[in-house]
Amino acid sequence: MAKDPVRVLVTGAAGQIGYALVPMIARGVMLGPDQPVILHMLDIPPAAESLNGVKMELVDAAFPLLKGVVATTDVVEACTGVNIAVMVGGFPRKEGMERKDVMSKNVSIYKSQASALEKHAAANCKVLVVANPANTNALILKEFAPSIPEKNITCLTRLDHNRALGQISERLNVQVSDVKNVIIWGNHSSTQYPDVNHATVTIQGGEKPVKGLVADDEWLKGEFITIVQQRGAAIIKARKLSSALSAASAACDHIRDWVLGTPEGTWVSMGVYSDGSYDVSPGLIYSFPVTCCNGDWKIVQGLSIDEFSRKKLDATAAELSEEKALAYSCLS
Ligand SMILES: NC(=O)c1ccc[n+]([C@@H]2O[C@H](COP(=O)([O-])OP(=O)(O)OC[C@H]3O[C@@H](n4cnc5c(N)ncnc54)[C@H](O)[C@@H]3O)[C@@H](O)[C@H]2O)c1
Ligand SMILES: O=C(O)C[C@H](O)C(=O)O
Repeated sequence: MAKDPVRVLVTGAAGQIGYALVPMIARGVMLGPDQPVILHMLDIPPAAESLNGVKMELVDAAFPLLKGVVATTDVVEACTGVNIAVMVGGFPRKEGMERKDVMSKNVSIYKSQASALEKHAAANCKVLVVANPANTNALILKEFAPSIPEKNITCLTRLDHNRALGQISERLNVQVSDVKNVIIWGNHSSTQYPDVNHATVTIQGGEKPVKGLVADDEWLKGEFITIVQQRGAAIIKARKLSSALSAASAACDHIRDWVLGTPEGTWVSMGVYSDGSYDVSPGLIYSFPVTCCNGDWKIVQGLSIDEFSRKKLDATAAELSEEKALAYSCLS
C-alpha cells in the first residue's frame, strides 16, 4: 500500500541552499524512494516572486513522489501540519555588520518561528536548523518552543562530518564510503573539533584505524583539523557564495539517518541538546557522535577522550556558552 505523504517544511526556500535542497527532497533523497512528500516552502515577502519561480520549477520537474507544494510568506501556513522542518532561512552577514547584529536578527527570527512551529506543526515534528549560527539558533528555537520535545530539535553538523570523511578519503586514496566514525564535536564554527581517534577505514575486508593508516599525527592534529574547520570559509572564497549543494546534501543525510536509522556499527554527528555526556555542560546544542534507531538519536557513550581532545571539546563548548549569553542579551 502507498505510504501517506510526509509534510516537509523548508524555510528560506528561495535561497541558495533551498534551491538545491527542495529537488533532493522531492526525489526521495531525504526520506527514501517510496516516501511521498508535500513540500512547504517559506520565505519573506521580498523573495516571494523568486519563491514562486521555485514552485513553478518543482511543478515542471514532474517528480513522482511530490504530492503537493505550499509556497508562502505566511509562517503559520508554512508550519501547519509539518512533520519535518528544515530551517534554512536567516539573515546573512553583510558588510559592516558586527557578529552581534547578525546574531540579533537571527535569534529573533528563530524565537518567532519557534512559536509558530510549536502551535501549528504536527505532533512529534523533527526540526533541523541549518541557518547560522546553527547551534545557537536551534537552542533559541528549543527555548521558545517548550512543548516540542528537546530531542526533536537539532542542528546541522553533518556537513562538517562529511567534510572530514572526504579529507580522510582523499589523503588515503580510499573510497569515502569506506571511511566511517569520524566525529564533529561542538559548534558549527571554526572552533569545532573534527576527531578521527575512533574512525576506521574498510580495507581488504577489515576495519583499520584511520590514525594508523594515516600514520602522521602532526597532520591529523594540525592541517586536517584546520581544513575541516575552515572549509566553509574556503568555499565562500572560491564561489563568492557559501556552500549550498553540500549543505543541502548533508541536510538530507541528517534527516534520513534520523528517521530511517544509522547502519549497524556506524555513527554520525548531529548537533543535539547536551545532557552532560562527555562532561559537556547541559543546556547547549552541541555536536556529538550519535546513532539513530526508530526515529530517535542516542549519543554514543564510552569513547575515550585524550588530553588533546579534552581541550578541544572544552574550547568549543566555551564558545557555545558565550554565544548563548550573547543570544539572550540580544533578546532581552
Ligand atoms: N550548518 C551548516 O552546515 C551550514 C552550511 C551552509 C550554510 N549555512 C547557513 O545556512 C543559511 C542559508 O544559506 P543560503 O546560502 O541558502 O543563504 P541565502 O541568503 O541564499 O538564503 C537564505 C534565505 O532565507 C530567507 N529568509 C530570511 N529571513 C527569513 C525568515 N525570517 N523566514 C524565512 N526565510 C527567510 C532569505 O530571503 C533567503 O531566501 C545561512 O545562515 C548560512 O550561513 C549553514
Ligand atoms: O555560511 C557560512 O558561513 C559557512 C557555512 O556554514 C559552511 O560551513 O559552509
